[in-house]
Parts: sequence; C-alpha cells; structure tokens
Amino acid sequence: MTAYADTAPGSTGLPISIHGLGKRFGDRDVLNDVSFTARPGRVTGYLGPNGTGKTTTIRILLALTAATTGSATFGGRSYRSIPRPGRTVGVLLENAGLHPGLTPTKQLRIAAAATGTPRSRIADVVDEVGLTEVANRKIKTFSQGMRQRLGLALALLPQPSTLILDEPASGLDPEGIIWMRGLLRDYAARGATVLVTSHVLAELERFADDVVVIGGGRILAHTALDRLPDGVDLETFYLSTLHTAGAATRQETQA
Ligand SMILES: Nc1ncnc2c1ncn2[C@@H]1O[C@H](COP(=O)(O)OP(=O)(O)OP(=O)(O)O)[C@@H](O)[C@H]1O
Repeated sequence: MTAYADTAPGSTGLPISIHGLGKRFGDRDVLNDVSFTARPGRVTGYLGPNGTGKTTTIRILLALTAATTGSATFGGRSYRSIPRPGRTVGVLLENAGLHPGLTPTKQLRIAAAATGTPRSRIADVVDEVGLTEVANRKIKTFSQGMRQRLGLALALLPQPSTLILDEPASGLDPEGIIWMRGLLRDYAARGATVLVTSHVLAELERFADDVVVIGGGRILAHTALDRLPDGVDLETFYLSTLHTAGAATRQETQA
C-alpha cells in the first residue's frame, strides 16, 4: 500500500444527518428513533453490539432499504437526489458486490464507467490499496484481505468527498490497518465526511474524532473522543454505556 495523498477528496464532504430513524422487520423494531450527525472534516465511528442496527442504518442511508420512520440524508438530500451519488459517496459494505470471475482491473473499469471516473485513476487506486501485482488475477482466487482491499479500492476510486465504510479493517493485515488509519485521518483532514463502523475499539480510538454508540436499536451515546473524561478510554466508555443502558432497561421492565 502506498501514499494516499494523491487520491484524497477534492471537495468538502456532505454532513450525514440521521433523524428519528425507525426500522421494523416483521414484528421487530430494529431501529428506534435513531438520530445523529456525522460532520465533514471528522471521522465518526458508529459502534454497538452485533445485530443492533448499524448496517441497517447504513443501508437506509444508501437507499438499499426503506426506513419505517424518519430520514437519513446527505447535506439535506436523500442519497438518490444527490447529483452523481456514486461519485460523491464512497461505500464499503460487507460482501461488496465483487464478481468472482472478473479481475480487479475489470471490476474497477465497470465502476469507473458507472461513476464517470477517468480510467487513468484505476492504476493509482490499485497501487494505493496494494493490489498491483494481482490486478489481472481473477477475484475468485483472492484471500479475504485481498477482497477487502479491492472493496476499499472501489470505495476510493471516484475520490469521493464522503466515505461510508462498514468494518474497513476487517481482514486487513497490520500494514493494511496502519495504511487505512492514515487514509481515514488524511481524508478527514482534507474536509471529507467519514462514517465508519468497527468493533475494534482500540483501533477506532486511533482514528475516530467522534463516536456514536447504538444498543438495542437506540442511540446510547454520542461524543467527541477528546471529551471522554481523563483516564477513560473508549473501551471503558463503551462498556459502561452498555452497562448503564442495560440497567435502565431492566428498571423499566421491572417498573
Ligand atoms: N432483511 C432483514 N430481514 C429481517 N431482519 C433483518 C434484515 N436485515 C437485518 N435484520 C435484523 O436486523 C438486526 C440488525 O441487523 P444489522 O445487520 O443492522 O446489525 P449490525 O449492528 O450491523 O450487526 P453486526 O455488528 O453484527 O454487523 C439484526 O437482528 C438482523 O437480524
């Protein structure tokens, strides 16, 4: 993986606003009145236990799933009404739509055509994510980490001003994780909006500015990391937030 300075965003990111979001699957409320903002120039970490609605929030933001109530917007607009959304918002989702029979170069060519990105950018982004040597090998032969790198290449290809990354460090080796940390910090420093989910708190603490904690489909906390009390790290804050929420829920149930 190489320097990222040449491929950072050219314009300021869009603020991401989630307001009163609710989502019901069948008879189950997965999201309940979820509201928070991810601001430009900052990396916002979105964290919570498995199955608490992080990916669902992101899927609603990207118009892949409809909200039951509330809104999820970029600079006040829904994803579909942003001009050239595929170019403005870079996205990494699990199972990122990779085609096993294609090579990275071919998959990136398709994405470049879809987003109006010059083809000349492909070699740069392949180099950036460290896949140059395998750029013409079929994706079906790739390890999990190589697939993750390609997913990141697809997200970064159009030099988006806004990044939404679901578990970006998943499967990356230590060198890749260090590169990714630098990349996210660099993007935010250049004014991008960066929203990231992660379960790796020690890692998140190294690159996030703000954290939003969700539990049981509700927002439990939203804070700047530099506002945590002295001596309290993210892990301690996270566990105590979940503990307090669990105790409150038990009290409500018993009342
Ligand atoms: N299409 C669907 N139909 C029914 N239930 C769903 C659907 N998609 C997600 N869910 C449920 O919604 C809940 C939230 O899922 P989601 O994937 O958003 O959680 P998450 O916070 O991203 O979890 P993880 O940390 O494990 O990735 C889970 O209980 C999941 O089973």
